[in-house]
Amino acid sequence: MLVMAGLGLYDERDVTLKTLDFAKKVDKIYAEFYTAILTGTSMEKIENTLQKPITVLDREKVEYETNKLIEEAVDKDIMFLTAGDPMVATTHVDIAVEARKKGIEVVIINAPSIYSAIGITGLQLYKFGKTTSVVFPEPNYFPETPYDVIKDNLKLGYHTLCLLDIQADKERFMTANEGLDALLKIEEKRNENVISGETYAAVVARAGSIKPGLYYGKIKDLINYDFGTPLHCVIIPGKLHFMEEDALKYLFENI
Ligand SMILES: C[S@@+](CC[C@H](N)C(=O)[O-])C[C@H]1O[C@@H](n2cnc3c(N)ncnc32)[C@H](O)[C@@H]1O
Repeated sequence: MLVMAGLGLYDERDVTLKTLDFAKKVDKIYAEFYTAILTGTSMEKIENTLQKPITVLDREKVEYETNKLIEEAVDKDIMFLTAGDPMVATTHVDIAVEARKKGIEVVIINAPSIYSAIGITGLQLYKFGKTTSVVFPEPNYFPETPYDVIKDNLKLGYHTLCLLDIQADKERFMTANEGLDALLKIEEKRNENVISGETYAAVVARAGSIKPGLYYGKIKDLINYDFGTPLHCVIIPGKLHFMEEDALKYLFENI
């Protein structure tokens, strides 16, 4: 059996009772923390909560040695953990599909995800368009996709959730400041007036914690603001309903 479970967003208290239940029964627990991490806890605390040691796998192991994990699940009960929800913005669906193709029982345990956590902003989830990912600009690699996604969403009045790059091997987590800076750099290059320093944006920091950071303001004011420790994500709002305007005014720190 293969149990794919999420650890939630912030600390070990996000772990569901279902995950605890299965953790007790399985033979081995693996986890990956390259798609997201829980910044409010430690491996030790997670292992103490699950009462089992956890083997952490890097991206190469998960992506290129998926078969090993699946083979192990043929005659053992294996748990595979991720931060957030195991099937949201992780590309792990292939693991579930390959395991099912081999006739292995697959149990998926959902968990708090950044996709649902952004509900705390008061922005209506059904008014979000396509999500995008902003990556660390490299000299030879600086994708402009986030710009096009924001542009298309804005045309339809939709909000855009911008997830920010994680380079787990370097313990590098893109801050909202770096994400906003990357978006402005693309605007400079494209010059299509999609966003500017005058554009309003919302920043969500440490979602899932009891006191997450919620900040709203013009990009030119947000860009140098200290949002505290990661993880962060950015939302470029589309057309706002008056209830959403109120939420941005009263639930957020207005910068
Ligand atoms: C690829 S997504 C992984 C989603 C995860 N599987 C889930 O369901 O939440 C990772 C990105 O989501 C955002 N994110 C994840 N957890 C967050 C948190 N607790 N607070 C703010 N942003 C978060 C960050 O931008 C991060 O780089």
